[in-house]
Amino acid sequence: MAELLKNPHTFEKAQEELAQVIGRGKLIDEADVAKLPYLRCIVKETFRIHPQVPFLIPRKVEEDVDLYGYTIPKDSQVLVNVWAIGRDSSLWEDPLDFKPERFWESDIDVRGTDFELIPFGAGRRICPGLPLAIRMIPIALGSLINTFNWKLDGGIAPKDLDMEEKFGITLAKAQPLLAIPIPL
Ligand code: HEM
Repeated sequence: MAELLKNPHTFEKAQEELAQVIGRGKLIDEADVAKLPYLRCIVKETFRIHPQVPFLIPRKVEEDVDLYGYTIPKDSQVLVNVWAIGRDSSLWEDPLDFKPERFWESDIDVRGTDFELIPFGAGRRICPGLPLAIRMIPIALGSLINTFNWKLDGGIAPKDLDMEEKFGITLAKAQPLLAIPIPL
């Protein structure tokens, strides 16, 4: 929601898609999500730029491991910095821009096979909540977009919205988003 309120053209594009596909003012159900590609691109773009578990879950190495010419010694703690991967300019064009369109023509997915985008981790300890999360997030977000207009509290201009992040096991906005719903 913060990125959408900071980038009103993206919000409007999402509203337009929803109006065309399911009709303004309606809540979304699971079957609608497949018909809402732009909404799905917004969710992916959010996973890229604000991964909710920015270093995955810390892992400990049980024995020396050779990985691409590097040795990771036994007992090291390993953090995978997916936050930095999502902002790596050798992988993403204009990595700091919120541009859902980058996923239009792309097969990159969040299910743990495309290592440039692994917000749920990958492999045998991949997040078991992934199937639930990727169903629920577009439903919740799309319903908020389709049933209200939104404005920032305190008359803040979209470009001035503070997007600073607070790091922990999960990633949060440093300043909570204050947004006012306006009935359609
Ligand atoms: C946006 C939503 C979510 C994100 C981005 C997310 C992300 C993650 C990540 C990155 C990991 C660590 C994977 C690794 O280290 O390789 C993880 C683990 C886990 N997640 Fe999620 N998660 C989400 C939602 C959920 C939900 C909805 C549930 C439960 C209903 C859940 C349950 C778990 C559990 C139990 C683990 C530990 C798995 C293990 O270590 O075997 N997550 N999640």
